[in-house]
Amino acid sequence: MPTSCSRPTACSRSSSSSRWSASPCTSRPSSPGTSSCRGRPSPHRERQPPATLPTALIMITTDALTKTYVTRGGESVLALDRVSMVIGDGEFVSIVGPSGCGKTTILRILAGLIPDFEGRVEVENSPVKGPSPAVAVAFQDANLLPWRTVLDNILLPIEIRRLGKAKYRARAAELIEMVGLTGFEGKLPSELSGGMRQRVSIARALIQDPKILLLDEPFGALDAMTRDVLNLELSRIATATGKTVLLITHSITEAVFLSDRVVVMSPRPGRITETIDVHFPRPRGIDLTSTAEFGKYTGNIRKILNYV
Ligand SMILES: Nc1ncnc2c1ncn2[C@@H]1O[C@H](COP(=O)(O)OP(=O)(O)OP(=O)(O)O)[C@@H](O)[C@H]1O
Repeated sequence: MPTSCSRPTACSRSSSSSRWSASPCTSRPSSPGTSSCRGRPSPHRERQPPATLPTALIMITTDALTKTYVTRGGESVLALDRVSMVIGDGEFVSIVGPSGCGKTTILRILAGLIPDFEGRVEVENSPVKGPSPAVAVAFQDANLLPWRTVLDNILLPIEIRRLGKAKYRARAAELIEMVGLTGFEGKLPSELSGGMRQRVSIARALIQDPKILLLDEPFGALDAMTRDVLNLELSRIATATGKTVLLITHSITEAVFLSDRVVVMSPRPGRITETIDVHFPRPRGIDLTSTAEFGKYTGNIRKILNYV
C-alpha cells in the first residue's frame, strides 16, 4: 500500500506525521480502509483536545462545536454535539454521514453564515465572526445569476466587494481555463449543462483566491459519469492550487477518491464517529475506484455508517 503523496502542501508539510495527528485520533491505521480510531466511538472522543499540528499549519478548528436550532414552533433541535476537528493547510477532508446529521450546519458555521453556536470555531486560528474572503463556499445548486454570462458570474464576488473587475479579468480567464470552460465565457447559465454550471460555481469560489474551499455536495445533482469527470477535475484543481478543501458528500466513493481524510458522522445529533486517513498517492486516476484497496476503504466506511 503506497503511502507517498505528491500533493504539494499537505504532504510536504507532514514529514513528521503532523497531518495525521491533526485528526481527533492519533494512531495510524494498520491496513487500508481501517480507521485511525478503532472500535466504536467513545463518548469522550469529541472532547479530546484535537490539535498537535503546529499552529501555523492549522486552517480550520472546531472544538466541542455544538449547535441547537430552535424551530418556528419553539422546539429545540440538537443538530451538532461536541464536534471537534482540526484541518491542516492543504488538506482535503470530506464529511460523510446520514441525512440530517448536521454536515451543512458545520459548513455554514465555518463560512460565517450561522453566528450562534457553542464551542470554539476558528479559521486560520482566529474565531469565525462572519463571512471572510479567506473562505469560499460552493453549494449543490450552482446559484448562478441567470442573466449574467459565465465571465460575469465568476466576477460577481469581485463586484460585490468592489475590488475592481478589470484587475481580475486575467485571473477569471485562468480559472475558466482551469475548470475547462474556455470558449464559454459569454454564455448564459441556461446555455450550459449542469456540470458546466458547477464548474462556473467552483471558478467563482476561487476568484478571490481563498485559502479554504467549502463544498456542499457540489456534484450531488449530476449524473454518475459527469460526476466522475468533475471529481477528477476537482482533485486536479485542489492539487494544483494547494487549497484546503472541506467537502460534504453523500457519496462514500467520492469521499475516499478525493480525500486525505474522511470524517464519518453519526445520525443526529451529529457527532464524529470515526476519522479515516486515506493513503492513496496523488494524482489519483478514476481506475483507483475499482481496486481492492479502494473497496476496503469504502466497505469500512459503509460498515461504520451501518449501511452493510
Ligand atoms: N434553520 C433550522 N431550523 C431548525 N432546524 C434546522 C434548521 N436547519 C437545520 N435544521 C435541522 O438540523 C439538522 C441538521 O441539518 P443539516 O442541514 O445541517 O444536516 P445535513 O447533514 O446537511 O443533512 P442533508 O445530508 O440531508 O443535507 C436537521 O435535523 C435539520 O432539520
